[in-house]
Amino acid sequence: MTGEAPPLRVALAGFGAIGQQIAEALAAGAVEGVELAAVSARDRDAAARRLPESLRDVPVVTLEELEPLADVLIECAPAALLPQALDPFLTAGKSAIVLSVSALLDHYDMLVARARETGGRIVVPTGALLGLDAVTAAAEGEITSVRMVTRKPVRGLLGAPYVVEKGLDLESFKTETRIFEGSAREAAAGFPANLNVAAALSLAGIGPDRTMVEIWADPESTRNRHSIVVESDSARLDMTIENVPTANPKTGRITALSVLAILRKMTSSIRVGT
Ligand SMILES: NC(=O)C1=CN([C@@H]2O[C@H](COP(=O)(O)OP(=O)(O)OC[C@H]3O[C@@H](n4cnc5c(N)ncnc54)[C@H](O)[C@@H]3O)[C@@H](O)[C@H]2O)C=CC1
Ligand SMILES: O=C([O-])CC(=O)C(=O)O
Repeated sequence: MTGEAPPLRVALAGFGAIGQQIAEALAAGAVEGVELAAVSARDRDAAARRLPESLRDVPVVTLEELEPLADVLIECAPAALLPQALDPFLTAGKSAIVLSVSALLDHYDMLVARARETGGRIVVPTGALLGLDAVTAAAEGEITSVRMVTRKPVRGLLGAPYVVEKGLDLESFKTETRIFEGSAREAAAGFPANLNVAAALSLAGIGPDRTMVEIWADPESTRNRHSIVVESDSARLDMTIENVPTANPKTGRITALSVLAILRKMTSSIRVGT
C-alpha cells in the first residue's frame, strides 16, 4: 500500500458473529488502508448500537443501499440473502467476498456470469478451512480425489435441514456418530449454515459433485474439526483444522481472520500464498 492510495472502503452485509469480529478488528486498525464504510443487518438500530465506539458514524443501511458506499462487499449474512447482497456490487463491476459459500453453489452460474459481464469479482476466502492455497495449486495439475471429514459439537449442527428432515435427535447421542455421507453439493443443501467449508473446498478443487464429505456429530467435542485428504499427481495433502467457535456455535473464530487476511492481500505490496 502506498501512502497516497485512497483507503479501500468495505461494506459488511451481515453483522453477526463474523461481521462484528471484522468491524472490531478494522476499528482497531488491523488492516492498513482498509476502512469500514457501511453495514447492513436485520435489526439496524441494534447493529448501530453494537458498532465499535470509533465507528459510530458508519451508516447502517439496507442491503440494497450498501453498494454506492463501498468498493468491496463482505457477505456474512444468512445464506438465503446471497443473491440480493451480491447483485448490486457485481452489477457495478466491484468485488464481493463471500462467506455463505453453500448458497453460492445454488446461484453459481448466474452470479459468475454477472461478474464476467461487468468485470466484477467473487472472492471465496479459505474461511474456517485450511489449505485452499495447496488445493488450488494441485487443481492446476490433476486431482483424482478430495475427501473431507467434519466433526462438530452437537450445538454446531442443530436445526440443519438434513437433521430436521431425518428426525435426528442429536442431543440424545452418547458417542460420536456419522450422520451424513455424500457429495459437497448434497452437504451444502442439507447443512447450508454449517458446512460452507465443504463448498469452498469443492470450488478450489474438483467441484461440488466429486468432492466427498462425511459429517459426524460429537457430543464430547467443543471444536469444529475438519480433516481433508487430497490425492493428486503433484502431491498428497492430508490436513486438519480444529476451530474454536464464536458466539455462533456453527462458526469458527478463524473465519473473520481469513477475511482480514484477504483484505490485506488486496491492499498490500507483498502477497504471500497462492
Ligand atoms: N465460509 C466459511 O468458512 C464460513 C461461512 N459462514 C457463513 O457466513 C455467514 C455469516 O455467519 P455468522 O456471522 O456466523 O452468522 P450470524 O447468524 O451470526 O449473523 C448473520 C447476520 O446477518 C444479518 N441479517 C439477517 N437478515 C438480514 C437482512 N435482511 N439484511 C442484512 N443483514 C441481515 C443478521 O442481522 C446477523 O447480523 C453464514 O451464512 C454462515 O453460514 C460461517 C462460518 C464459516
Ligand atoms: O463451514 C462452516 O459453515 C463453518 C464451520 O464449519 C466452521 O466454522 O468450522
